[in-house]
Amino acid sequence: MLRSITRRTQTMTCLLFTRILPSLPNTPISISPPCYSVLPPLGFYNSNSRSRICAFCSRSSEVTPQMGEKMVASLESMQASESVSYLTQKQAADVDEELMGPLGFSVDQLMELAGLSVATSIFEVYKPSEYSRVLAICGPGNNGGDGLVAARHLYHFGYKPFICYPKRTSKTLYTGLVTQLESLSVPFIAVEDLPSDLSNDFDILVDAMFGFSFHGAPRPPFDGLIQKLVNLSKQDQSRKGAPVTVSIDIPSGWHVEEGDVGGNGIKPDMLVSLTAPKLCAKKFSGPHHFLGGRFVPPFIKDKYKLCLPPYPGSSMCVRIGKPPQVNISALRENYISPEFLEEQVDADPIDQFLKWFNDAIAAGLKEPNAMALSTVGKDGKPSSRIVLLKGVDKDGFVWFTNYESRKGHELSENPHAALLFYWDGVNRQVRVEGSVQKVSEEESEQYFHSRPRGSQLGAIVSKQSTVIPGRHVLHQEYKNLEEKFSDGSLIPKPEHWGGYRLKPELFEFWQGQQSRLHDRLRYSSEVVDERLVWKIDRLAP
Ligand SMILES: NC(=O)C1=CN([C@@H]2O[C@H](COP(=O)(O)OP(=O)(O)OC[C@H]3O[C@@H](n4cnc5c(N)ncnc54)[C@H](OP(=O)(O)O)[C@@H]3O)[C@@H](O)[C@H]2O)[C@@H](O)CC1
Ligand SMILES: Cc1cc2nc3c(=O)[nH]c(=O)nc-3n(C[C@H](O)[C@H](O)[C@H](O)COP(=O)(O)O)c2cc1C
Ligand SMILES: Cc1ncc(COP(=O)(O)O)c(C=O)c1O
Ligand SMILES: [K+]
Repeated sequence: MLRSITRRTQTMTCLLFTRILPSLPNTPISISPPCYSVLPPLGFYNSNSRSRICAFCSRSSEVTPQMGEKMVASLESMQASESVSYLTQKQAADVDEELMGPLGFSVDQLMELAGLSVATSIFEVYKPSEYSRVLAICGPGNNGGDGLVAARHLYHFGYKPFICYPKRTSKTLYTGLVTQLESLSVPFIAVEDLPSDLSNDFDILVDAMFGFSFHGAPRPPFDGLIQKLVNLSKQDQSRKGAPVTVSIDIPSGWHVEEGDVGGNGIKPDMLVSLTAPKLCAKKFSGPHHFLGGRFVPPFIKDKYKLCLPPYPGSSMCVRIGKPPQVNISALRENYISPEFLEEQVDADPIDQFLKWFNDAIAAGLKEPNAMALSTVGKDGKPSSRIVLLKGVDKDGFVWFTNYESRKGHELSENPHAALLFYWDGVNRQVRVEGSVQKVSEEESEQYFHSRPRGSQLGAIVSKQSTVIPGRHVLHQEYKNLEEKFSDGSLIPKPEHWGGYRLKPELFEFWQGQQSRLHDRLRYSSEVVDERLVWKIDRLAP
């Protein structure tokens, strides 16, 4: 029986998964969802650990499948952030007063959110697997408080924080923050006990000395501490293992509006602006500018005419400023996966496929049924595109399309094709090759009418793969059809729209492993005694 894989809303099954899965260890599992018509809850389970080599600094870091989703949202935010507005020193102080006066916020609340934003921004770029040792240098005011809060969150994110907090205040908010850190056994280091060169003992230096109330020239001991950060930025930053500097709100020592006036100030790698960037942030030229403080009410936005980017999803921070420079040649993943052995695999490749498909579903991957379909027409030139798998069983792999499209023509000339699944986040790829036939009209009819009505109209409108003069023709035709079928009557399936089924002759299951020594198990079909049998071979990676 064809198992139909359709996009539907989440069911109780998802709730069940959400409860069970977080308690599972980080080993692969195989879950058989009772039905494929279940969308997995996003972001709850990563069956394999995986590391990514950072293209900025060549260090490796953990990657989760959820990052892809977040990245899309961040891209939208980045586009919107190009016209972000900046605050003067006075405006920053006024906003502060307004928030904590008529708008009813307490300083504790804002500091907690600010510190959390800083910690999440750091986590976005510098993963604790590579940047574990964090020194937060905290000043006497609220900027210092943000640093203390950030350090606590970083501790819970898996970092090892240290604090240098030379000018403490006796206010209960601050003594509380210190007690919280001490209860986590976070070490406090006196200025005189800090190494003269900070580069060997720490991976991240959080500059939480001064925020928007800074004025004049830094007084001791902060002048010396700032100098230590300046010295660091003069070192060879491309050196492997060199620490990075993250400034909270203002790079300490910089003029709040003019920036690094003498040019001898600190050069942070990351700036986390809070509430809205201050004018000096225009002079920030480091690779990572983030905005934090997701608490600005519309009243403040309107009053100060603030143009702020939207925060993606439930994130506490958003990247702003220019997109980071990426060294393409340094972009690479180091795959770490559990063993994939001949003894463990199913004798039937379809069963093995379903097992891996279920893993991809359980891992919360987006559209695990998206597959590259490669066809070759009579000219012998291959072409590939993504289509959605809509069913799989012993008879083969099914997708739906326009029979008059390029792929349709190529398949009519040469009924052989290859499918490719790539499941990022579980380090797996599956290749399937075989011969292709159209599915029955009945099967196509049935599937066509299961689609959202908009997509049914879309299939009529789109003469797929033909040249059109502009989007407007699609919209006009769509509008006409929408009107025609506004009474809810049956939308007839175009004759040239339907499904294909690939009957597999060859499979390859690939799983990424360290040092590029990946697993590759190939299933090839043979007929023995008039029975189809599958031979399994391991291929060199
Ligand atoms: N809504 C918001 O906006 C939010 C703001 N938040 C955070 O608050 C920050 C602003 O905090 P803030 O006002 O306490 O000032 P901040 O800059 O930390 O330091 C003032 C201290 O530094 C001292 N000092 C000044 N100059 C000096 C010098 N040259 N050399 C030596 N010392 C100097 C000054 O002493 P004074 O000179 O006044 O005697 C005072 O003790 C802001 O940037 C953000 O991080 C978030 O927590 C929440 C949301
Ligand atoms: C995620 C994704 C899923 C897609 N699914 C389908 C599909 O199921 N059927 C389809 O005809 N086109 C699908 N497309 C569009 C195809 O990639 C392609 O643009 C279209 O089929 C025309 O290809 P052709 O000119 O090579 O025939 C999908 C594209 C993406 C990115
Ligand atoms: C052109 C086209 N046809 C068909 C599909 C499959 O869509 P559905 O899941 O609605 O069948 C897609 C999906 O992206 C598509 O782009
Ligand atoms: K700072």
